[in-house]
Amino acid sequence: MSAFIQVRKLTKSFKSLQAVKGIDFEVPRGICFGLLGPNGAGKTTTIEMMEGIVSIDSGEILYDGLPLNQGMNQRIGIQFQNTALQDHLTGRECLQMFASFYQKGLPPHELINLCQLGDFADQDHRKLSGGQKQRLLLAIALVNDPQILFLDEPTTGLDPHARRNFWSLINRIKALGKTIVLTTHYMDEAETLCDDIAIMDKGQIIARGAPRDLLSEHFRGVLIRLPEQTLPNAVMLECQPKLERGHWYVNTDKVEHTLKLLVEQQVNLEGLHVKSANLDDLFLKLTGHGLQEQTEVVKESAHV
Ligand SMILES: Nc1ncnc2c1ncn2[C@@H]1O[C@H](COP(=O)(O)OP(=O)(O)OP(=O)(O)O)[C@@H](O)[C@H]1O
Repeated sequence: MSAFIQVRKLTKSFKSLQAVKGIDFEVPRGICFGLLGPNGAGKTTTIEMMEGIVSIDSGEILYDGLPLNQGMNQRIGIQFQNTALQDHLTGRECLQMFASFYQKGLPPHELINLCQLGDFADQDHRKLSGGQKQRLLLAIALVNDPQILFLDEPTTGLDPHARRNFWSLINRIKALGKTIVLTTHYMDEAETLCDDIAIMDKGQIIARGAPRDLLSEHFRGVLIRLPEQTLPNAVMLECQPKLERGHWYVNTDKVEHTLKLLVEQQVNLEGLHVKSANLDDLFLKLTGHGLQEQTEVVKESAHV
């Protein structure tokens, strides 16, 4: 597959803060590409540079080998984290209004069907639930029938049912052959939707590849998690456990053998948990801190 979007040595600073520190990646045509990372990692700044909304300090972004231009702008659709819609308009009227900004696109009734807005398209948009509003914003992002769809944290704040519903819509849109660039700090979302991901932390890309490949590159077998305790030397030597956030983690592809050793060495197994590694575990392994953990810290400090 040819690279549709190429990002080269991209940087952006806000005064003394370097938000994006010279990142490189490519997005093949027709895939769902995920930019992942905790709050403040630089995802939105990166995606907004790709959209042409935020200026680039240095580096370049190419679409089909060319810089973003007016023609390409018509081929891009954007779902922002927040979009202010005009009061009193129904969903259908919002779609008609946004469609009038473009020379061509999808008719509102098709978008209503595609994004499953039928039951509430004629209601005032202010009365919509969180999940319904996100579906309307998705439909608005699709009014010009774009080749590339940018989704910036589209499911933040939605309940699990609404998130799953939204994921199935994204898969429908992907099946239409569109290239999707998505930012999220939900690792399960990335594992479900993305063919390819870049994990960002502090303005840099710390891992890049298909989610399954990244997991098999960094983990073998399963992860055994145990509450923090003093472990016998035999366990320390053979299992090489890692202590993170009050738990020991043992990565093993010989689970029966490892469990037998823990029993023989009289390790306290209360609270033991065996699971497959996921992208949260990968982030923890690469950075030493959890994704949600950092998100919570930022949220808490924002409330102080
Ligand atoms: N317009 C701006 N002016 C000053 N600082 C900014 C601006 N936009 C972003 N930043 C800072 O740049 C850093 C990266 O922010 P960015 O929004 O790109 O991160 P993010 O990964 O998208 O986070 P979130 O998940 O919270 O949206 C943060 O420290 C943020 O405070």
